[in-house]
Amino acid sequence: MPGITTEMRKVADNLWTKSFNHPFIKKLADGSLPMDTFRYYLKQDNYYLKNFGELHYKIANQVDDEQTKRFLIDGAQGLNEGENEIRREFFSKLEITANEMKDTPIAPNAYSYVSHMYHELNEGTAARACTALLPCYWLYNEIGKQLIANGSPVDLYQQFIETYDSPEFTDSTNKMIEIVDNFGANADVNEQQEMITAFVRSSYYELNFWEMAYSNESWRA
Ligand SMILES: Cc1ncc(CN)c(N)n1
Repeated sequence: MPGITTEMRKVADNLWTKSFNHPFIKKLADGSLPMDTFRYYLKQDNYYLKNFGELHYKIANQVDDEQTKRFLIDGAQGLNEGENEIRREFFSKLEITANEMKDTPIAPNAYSYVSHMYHELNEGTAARACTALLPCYWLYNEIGKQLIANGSPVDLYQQFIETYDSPEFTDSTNKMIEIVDNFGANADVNEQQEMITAFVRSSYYELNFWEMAYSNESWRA
């Protein structure tokens, strides 16, 4: 019997298709994405990834299953050695300094996405919080797999694509899908619905993360 993630993926399909076709992704692939737009994305994503890593530890503290706990802790450490390491390289190449970071306000969508993930943990459950993290793995893995066929003519963008198509990232994605399926199998109908909602909301914020960078979103009206 298919797990709850099959249903989640189906319910969020429209949002995912819009992510696949977002101009940020299309232009990343053909190399025409302005580097300033990518820079903006990286700075906001730094805030996102920092909280995403911390959430792994916080959720790990709330789960009993030893394997899930281990995956979440290893995932946070792997994030630091993998994705974050590549980001440090990007920061250095694009001369994004600590001062520039300090002076960069967190944009509305990045703020809302992170707040949503904390909400799912603090006001919800470990199952809902894990589900809120899942699109971060799964959507990027699907994008990486789609884009790797043709790659990007811009080195930095190509490196970005390769990160999310890597065997390590694919393994982590599959493991996270398994974890959420296990949570779903042990949840009652109400909790299952809350999990699906958490997944759809994260998928919405993922789509709007591209838009946020593409439109240079700010708090100004
Ligand atoms: C917003 C966001 N979502 C997902 C990922 C992939 N870990 C990311 N770096 N940033």
